[in-house]
This record gives sequence, C-alpha cells and structure tokens, in this order.
Amino acid sequence: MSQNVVFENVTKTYASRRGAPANTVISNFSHEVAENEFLCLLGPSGCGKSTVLNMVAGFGKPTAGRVLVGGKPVGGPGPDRGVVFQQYALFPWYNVYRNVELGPEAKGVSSAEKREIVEHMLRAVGLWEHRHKYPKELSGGMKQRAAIARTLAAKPQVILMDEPFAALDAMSREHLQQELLSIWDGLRCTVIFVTHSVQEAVLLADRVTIFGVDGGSAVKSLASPLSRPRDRLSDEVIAFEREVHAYLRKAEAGRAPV
Ligand SMILES: Nc1ncnc2c1ncn2[C@@H]1O[C@H](COP(=O)(O)OP(=O)(O)OP(=O)(O)O)[C@@H](O)[C@H]1O
Repeated sequence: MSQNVVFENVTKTYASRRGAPANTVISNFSHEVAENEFLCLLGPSGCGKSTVLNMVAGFGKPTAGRVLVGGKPVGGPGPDRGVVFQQYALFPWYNVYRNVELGPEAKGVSSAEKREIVEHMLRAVGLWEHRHKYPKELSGGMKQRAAIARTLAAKPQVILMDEPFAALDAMSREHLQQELLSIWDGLRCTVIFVTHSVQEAVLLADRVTIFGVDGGSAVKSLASPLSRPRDRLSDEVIAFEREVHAYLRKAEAGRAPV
C-alpha cells in the first residue's frame, strides 16, 4: 500500500547561531506527491532539498505549515517511511544479511518470506555473494548498496532517497537505477528522490520538481512526458533533459525556475 505526501504552506527556518541571522530555507512551500508517484527533486546546492526530505522523514519539524503522509501530519520517524540518505545507515555489529533482514523481521513476516525478500534485495543490489561481510569490510559503494537493500526490504509505503547513488561508479549507478525502478514497480510505493543529476532525474521520475535558490518559494514542477522503459540515449529523453537543464540553469543563476 502506498501513501501520498502533502506539503501545506511549509516554512522551515533554522535558528541563528552566535549572532548570525536566522536562516529561512523553505518558505511557504505547497506541493503534493501522489500515491505511487516517483518524484525527483533538483535544485542548486543549499536550496533546501535535504531539509524537505528530513521533514517527511520526521527528523525535523516545519517552523510553520504541515507535512502530511497518507493524510496524517508527520510526528516523527516511522516504519511507513524508509530513508536512504548520504550516510550509510548500517549497524556495524551485524553482517550484511542481518542488516537487511531487520526490516522484514520488524514487520513480522514469516521466516520463508523473509528469506525470499532478503535474497531478492541482496541479489538486486549485487551483494548476495558478500552477505556474510560486516560493514567495515565493505567499500563505500557496497555499504550504500547494502543500505538501499535494507530500506527496500522493509517495503515502506514512502521511500525517501537523498542522492543515494552519488558515491557510486557509473556502471553501478546505472544498474541500481534500473533495479530501483523494477523494485518500485513491484512495491508500488511513493518515492521522493533528491539528486544533482538531471539525467538521473529524467530517467527515474514521473515528475521533476526544481527548487530555486530560496527553496520552496519558487518551484517548477514538470510532469515527465516519457513512457517507460526509458532509453537514456533516445531523442525524447535527451529533449526532456534539455528542458529540465534550462530550468535548473535559471535556478542556479538565482532566478526563479518558473
Ligand atoms: N540542522 C541545520 N541547522 C542549521 N542550518 C541547516 C541545518 N541543515 C541545513 N541547514 C542549512 O539549510 C540550507 C539548506 O540545506 P539543505 O541541506 O537542505 O540543502 P540541499 O539543497 O539539500 O543542499 P545540497 O544539494 O548541497 O545537499 C543550507 O544553508 C544549510 O546550511
């Protein structure tokens, strides 16, 4: 089951520190991510993309306005929302298999189903052969793939991803983009995915939302005109990439991307 995510006039101001002025990162941001939608967020560095994701995850509260998941205001982190952020979230004292097993276990699925889910996810991210290793024995990319498998194995209703593939080499990145799409297709969950890569956003998203420098107050949301599966070299994909790039350039130049 999937859930929608609604931002209602959300403002986020970080308090001042040592005399510095308070920093309003998101101002009066309203947006809806539909059930099962794959939304990619793009925007200049520091515009507030991670701040938005954190509020959905329940790691930070809006200063004003509300964030609703499945119609309910977010009160804190919860198992309905799975997060893959830049830092790998693995328990160092468990091996890869056990780390991935924890999510389905918490949901109380049968042992047979748990084994099936864990094997499926570990094979999808190419870590089945490494399942007995501990996080300290893995490369950065392997840790990130294990963290992705761990989040997806819990089958959350909403998946929040903050540049999950940024540290990976190009081949792993392309492979995992495809795997993520096929897993998303099977789970039918809502995804909010932050990236700096226009190509990644265009390949993955149903909709691309571009933030301006003063995040949230100026936002351009583009529904993808592309059917699936997508070929990254096709004329349609390249044309949409150009369109998104044009808006992003405006945003990076400090102008509203609208
Ligand atoms: N916990 C915090 N306390 C104070 N300021 C913060 C905090 N987290 C983020 N900020 C500030 O909020 C602004 C937006 O940060 P955020 O990480 O949301 O942007 P971003 O768009 O995700 O950036 P990037 O693309 O570089 O990852 C920045 O100016 C940052 O310094």
